[in-house]
Amino acid sequence: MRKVVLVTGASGGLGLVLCERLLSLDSQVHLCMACRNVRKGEAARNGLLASHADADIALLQLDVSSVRSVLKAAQEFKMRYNRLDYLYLNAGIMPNPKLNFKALFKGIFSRNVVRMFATADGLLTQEDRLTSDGLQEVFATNIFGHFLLTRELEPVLCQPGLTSQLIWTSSNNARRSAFSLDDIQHKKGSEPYSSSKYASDLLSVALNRHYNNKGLYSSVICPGVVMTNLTYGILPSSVWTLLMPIMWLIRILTNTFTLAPYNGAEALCWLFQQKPESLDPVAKYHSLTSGMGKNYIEARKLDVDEDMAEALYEKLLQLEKKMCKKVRNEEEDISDPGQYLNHNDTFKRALHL
Ligand SMILES: NC(=O)C1=CN([C@@H]2O[C@H](COP(=O)(O)OP(=O)(O)OC[C@H]3O[C@@H](n4cnc5c(N)ncnc54)[C@H](OP(=O)(O)O)[C@@H]3O)[C@@H](O)[C@H]2O)C=CC1
Ligand SMILES: CC(C)CCC[C@@H](C)[C@H]1CC[C@H]2C3=C(CC[C@]12C)[C@@]1(C)CCC(=O)C[C@@H]1CC3
Repeated sequence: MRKVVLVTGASGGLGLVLCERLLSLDSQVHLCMACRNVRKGEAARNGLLASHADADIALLQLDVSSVRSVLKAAQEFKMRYNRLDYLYLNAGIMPNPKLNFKALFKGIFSRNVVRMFATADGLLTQEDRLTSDGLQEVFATNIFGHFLLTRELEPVLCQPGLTSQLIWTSSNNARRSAFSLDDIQHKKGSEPYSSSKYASDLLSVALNRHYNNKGLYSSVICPGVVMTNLTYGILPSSVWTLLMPIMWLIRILTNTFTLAPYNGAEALCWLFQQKPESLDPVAKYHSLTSGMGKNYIEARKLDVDEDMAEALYEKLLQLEKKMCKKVRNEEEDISDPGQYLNHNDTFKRALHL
């Protein structure tokens, strides 16, 4: 049976390279590229068709940070396909990153240097903002939109007698201390990215608990440090040009500097080839590249506890209920112009017109 694969954030970076690698692994796959920018998506699709002329590649317009867009895209997907075998939850943002140079220089001369280069602990802060739905944008994009998408696609993901996989692109930058159950959107802190990536680790564990019995299995991966638009946004491009030789040298020190998106996508591709039942529900699968440029995978235990995962899951369910109700109410208001006439009548009566 030909596999159906949906990839979010497929227009560039890791998502696009993943699509390319999936087509090389399985030319029969039905690939659906979910992109927020249709023009960028079309260009990406055309690029893939240039090297895979017979491939079945579809586009789906999706802005994961928008509740309305997620609901619409999920609806459209369910009309086009009756099954989904792999859902790659890959789109992600790290807006307005600020690098703490003092901590970087201190870290370089400390015993923690390798860990610092792998995780960026204490090195990065971001400036978040609100989406039009009133959610924190990093949380809405990296977590909530993907959670909602998964829930809306449940009928095609959970088909009797079949298994399917959810694959989250998490990060080494996921940090427990950056996340709080009392502030799941990270409204109060300055590390929304770390918080959202830790939340994806927690959520994957909870989803396994709730969905394994329906044939749906969730995993998280870390691509390592990869040079994409997300990382290029951290420093000016001229600085990156100067730093690149040092980045290649650091690869000798730490296997997490995968650098090329092709290498970073290794764990994403590896999971595509695994039996979901054989995967560890509490492991993070890391893409690693040796100093000699060899790619490999390592599974490391997640730093999560089940109760916290469950508590986050419950909070997300509540938020889902609230946001879907809000959006559906807004839609009813728009599709029922009569009520504005009624409001107008009431207004006229009040003025005795
Ligand atoms: N690069 C790295 O070193 C690491 C990356 N990651 C994670 O990998 C994932 C992919 O990032 P990467 O390829 O590096 O970064 P890029 O910025 O290159 O790609 C991000 C992708 O996500 C899409 N995207 C962003 N916001 C939205 C949205 N609201 N709705 C739909 N799509 C959206 C972008 O679309 P558009 O083209 O329209 O901007 C783009 O296709 C992210 O989750 C990131 O956190 C994890 C660890 C390390
Ligand atoms: C060459 C060096 C002297 C200076 C480079 C330092 C930093 C720019 C990088 C050190 C650790 C990196 C890192 C990331 C980005 C680049 C660094 C901060 C990520 C935050 C990118 C996105 C992630 O999800 C995790 C990465 C962790 C490590």
